[in-house]
Amino acid sequence: MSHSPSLPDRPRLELDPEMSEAERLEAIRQHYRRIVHVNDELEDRLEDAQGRRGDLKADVDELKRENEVLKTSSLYIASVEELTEDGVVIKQHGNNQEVLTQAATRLDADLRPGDRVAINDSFAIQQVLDDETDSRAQAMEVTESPDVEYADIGGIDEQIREVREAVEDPLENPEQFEAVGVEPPSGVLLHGPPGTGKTMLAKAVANESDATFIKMAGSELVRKFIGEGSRLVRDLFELAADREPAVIFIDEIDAVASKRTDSKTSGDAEVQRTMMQLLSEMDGFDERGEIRIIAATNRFDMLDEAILRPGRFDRLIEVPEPDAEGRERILEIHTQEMNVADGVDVGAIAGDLEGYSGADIASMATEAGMFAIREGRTEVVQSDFERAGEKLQDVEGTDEQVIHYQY
Ligand SMILES: Nc1ncnc2c1ncn2[C@@H]1O[C@H](COP(=O)(O)OP(=O)(O)OP(=O)(O)O)[C@@H](O)[C@H]1O
Repeated sequence: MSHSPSLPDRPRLELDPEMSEAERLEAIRQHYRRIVHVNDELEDRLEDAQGRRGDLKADVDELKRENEVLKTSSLYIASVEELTEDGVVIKQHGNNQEVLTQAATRLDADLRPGDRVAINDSFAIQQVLDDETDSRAQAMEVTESPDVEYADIGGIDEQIREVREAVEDPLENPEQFEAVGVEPPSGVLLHGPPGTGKTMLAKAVANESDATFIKMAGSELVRKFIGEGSRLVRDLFELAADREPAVIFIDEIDAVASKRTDSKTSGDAEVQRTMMQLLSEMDGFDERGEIRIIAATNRFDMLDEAILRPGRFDRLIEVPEPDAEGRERILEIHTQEMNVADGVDVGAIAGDLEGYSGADIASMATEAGMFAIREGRTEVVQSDFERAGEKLQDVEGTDEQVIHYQY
């Protein structure tokens, strides 16, 4: 091992055979003192070196931090609009200014329209932003196994049967569809008034077919920056492919798929782009494996026909307001866990609730419980339900939005 020249020499013990016992002892003592001295000196140096190492490390850390700041502080965010032969068209966030620019060569192959990118002062693309670094993931609700079962849904047995056939069967028995030689429906569209159980139905079918439930609200798709809607759609399908078997549920699909009389405004063009992306994802759906897609709307009349073509949302299922029998079943479901007094006539209560949705009935059951609590009772009686029904009717009568209880 070679030592740095500045290090002290290793002391040597030299004993002469001619030496007397006392001389040898003295020589050894001296040697020992020299060793101790060299040792002390080396320890001092080690301490110095460690001190310097600490200082240098602090310098390095400082430089790293500065480097990070330099790398990131001057970058702006933009979205990739288009890849052309002449370069990349980007649109800056904030001022929406469009610029034709270039990307660092290493990024060339990775860029896709809709990507969020970081650009420098001269608009050159420096970085493609990570999925995790933005709000996209937050726009989706992902549940491994939603806690809704078919038995929790009342009054729409026929709709449950149809959804099972279109979603659950192809997920569970793809071979059967292959053997018979038919394609399962591409997408299922649930339409009907608010609060009738469309979301529940989508959750239940995901749960009962052991599929991941991925929900995206249509309104989320249109609220984002330019280019983000179509990117979100792509992410949605990518996520589903990672998590298959999966059920994609797009609520309020009308937000991205409405007929438009005038699509010249830029907002509309953006919504249109998002819808086109959705359609193209659905068109390439056959190869996607175990993913089913369900959408829901309260505004069926508003939908653009393009999304209803074969191969897209080609299984339409109407989820209507419940009839008397349905309302009775829904009321039974929502009072199952409640301490309801003997003799309460659920059928008669449900009979009076003409025009109530499942969500209204759920709210009413909770409200009836609140009446009992207010009066210090532990049992819910017939009149509690009647008063709750009247109260809800009053609220609806004022044309105000019905307040649904969250529980
Ligand atoms: N058919 C039903 N059976 C039992 N409960 C129901 C039914 N329909 C609605 N509910 C109750 O109302 C709540 C809201 O229902 P859900 O979200 O499924 O309605 P939706 O049709 O998706 O409404 P929206 O169109 O407003 O999104 C449910 O959590 C449930 O408590």
